[in-house]
Amino acid sequence: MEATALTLSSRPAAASRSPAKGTFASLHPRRRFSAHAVHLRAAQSASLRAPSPGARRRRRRGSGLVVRAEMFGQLTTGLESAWNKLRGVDVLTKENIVEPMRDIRRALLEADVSLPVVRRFVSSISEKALGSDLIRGVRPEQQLVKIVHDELVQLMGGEVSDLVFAKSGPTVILLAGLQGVGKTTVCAKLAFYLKKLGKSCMLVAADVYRPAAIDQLTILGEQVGVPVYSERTEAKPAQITKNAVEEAKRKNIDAIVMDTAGRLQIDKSMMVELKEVKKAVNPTEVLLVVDAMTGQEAAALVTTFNIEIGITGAILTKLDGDSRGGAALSVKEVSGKPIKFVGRGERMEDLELFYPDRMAQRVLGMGDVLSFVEKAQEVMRQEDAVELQKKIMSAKFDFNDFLKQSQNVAKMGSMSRVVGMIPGMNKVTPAQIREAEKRLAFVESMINAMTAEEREKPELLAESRDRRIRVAEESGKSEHEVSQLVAQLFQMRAQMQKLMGVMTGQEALPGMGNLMESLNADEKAPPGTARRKRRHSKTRQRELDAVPSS
Ligand SMILES: Nc1nc2c(ncn2[C@@H]2O[C@H](COP(=O)(O)OP(=O)(O)OP(=O)(O)O)[C@@H](O)[C@H]2O)c(=O)[nH]1
Repeated sequence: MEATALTLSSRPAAASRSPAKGTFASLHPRRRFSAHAVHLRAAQSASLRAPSPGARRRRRRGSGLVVRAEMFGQLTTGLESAWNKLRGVDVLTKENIVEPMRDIRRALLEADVSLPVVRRFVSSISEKALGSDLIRGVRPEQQLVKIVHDELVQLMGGEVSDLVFAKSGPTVILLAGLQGVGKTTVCAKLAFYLKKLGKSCMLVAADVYRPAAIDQLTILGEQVGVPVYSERTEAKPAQITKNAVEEAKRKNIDAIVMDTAGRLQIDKSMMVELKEVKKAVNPTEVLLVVDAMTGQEAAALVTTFNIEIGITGAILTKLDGDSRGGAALSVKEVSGKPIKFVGRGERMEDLELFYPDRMAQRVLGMGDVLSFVEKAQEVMRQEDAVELQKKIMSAKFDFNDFLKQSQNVAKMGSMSRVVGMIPGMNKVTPAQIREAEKRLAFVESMINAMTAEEREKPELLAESRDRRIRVAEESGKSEHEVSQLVAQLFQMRAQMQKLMGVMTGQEALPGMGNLMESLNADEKAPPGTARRKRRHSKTRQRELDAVPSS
């Protein structure tokens, strides 16, 4: 069974195009990273921005259809060059991670993540990469993908940050944000989301400066089947929202979503107004709606609003557009406030909870590699491997180890999707894995019927027919089947000792194939292997004969 290096090719097609030299530079000219000073201007201009040249090109290529830009495509491609630099290396060292770290740094900066965030991120992953233990069967570049993934998840807040509901009375959700970021649309989307949760909901039109915004909310309310509370432009927002809460209480409504006025940029009167509304209704959630296309500037806006009025989180809209990812990656780290929802389109159902882990997977575009590394970590913990090695060396591989190893094989096997990616298992078919799983259930029942002493000293079973008969009766199997299992264990001991040389080397998951073979030893041989099977059975019969009976 040869160990084959895993190819990192599971990312989506759009991201798999090799980047043309200079693509980054032409699409995204060098950015200035002057956080707060420019954020308002950028937020304003970006939300009104025409499609980028890249987006226009992609649309043209779509032969009339609008081909959506792969979200974070540039970032994914940028990071990919980091993994590629590690192809062929055996272990992560201070020297060989310099180049990949430079690529990661550049990819994040190009994605419009702020410089201090990038610095902290890169320093943390470098530290982890050098301090990480080698996981048997996992290539260094795969290990780095996993480290970057975990760090991205942390960067984006770790856990999903769900909506908080009021313990008594209606839950009040106050939305704030600059003009055109998608606030009114989010109001209706949230109402739609809340309705799906089984909550009754009411929308409140508190933008008293733009009658058109009130009309828009009324139409959207009708669309999602939710009442809209409005006093048109006749009262102050604090009064309207207060009256709306009273109305909701009277009508026993579970949740209220309030649309407030946006401005082209932050101004004092907007902040004062929001503070007044906040004081009047004591909201459960104050969420700032920001446009993902504004990148790191969105993070700066969240910080400013939080300092000024105190918010509970952010909603990131337009992630379906040409977003480069900077906003999603920076908001939590820069502002300390979580992203609670993301908007991915104009339809009512295009609002989702923000899951940092799913987002990190999208950024990396390597779901399969990540699950593989996780599984390998889980299954092949180094301590276990060392422990097993010791047992094999002292010929003490017993039924407990046998069971553990068989379970590991089945565990790895149950991920049939990644089976082809597991070095050393690339020639094992899903059908064989299913067989191995069946076989596991079969041997498990026999091992469970053994005493603790018998499991640790298989010789006891080899020497005593009475014991084998007892195990057979207790497990509902035949005596012959128990004898076969005992013979198989001794056969595996011998095989594993032979494999010791490989085990100590860098080869991936050594012996996995042999384990699979052993587990499948009694299953039907694939077509064309009759002779091998006959030879194999003869050998096995000789081994069985060697098992002493009493
Ligand atoms: N593609 C996309 N478009 C969105 C998304 N959210 C909102 N929009 C669009 O963005 C535009 C502006 O949305 P509005 O809800 O009117 O924005 P607003 O913040 O309420 O704007 P004002 O009422 O002017 O303050 C509309 O055309 C929406 O359909 C999103 O997640 N993806």
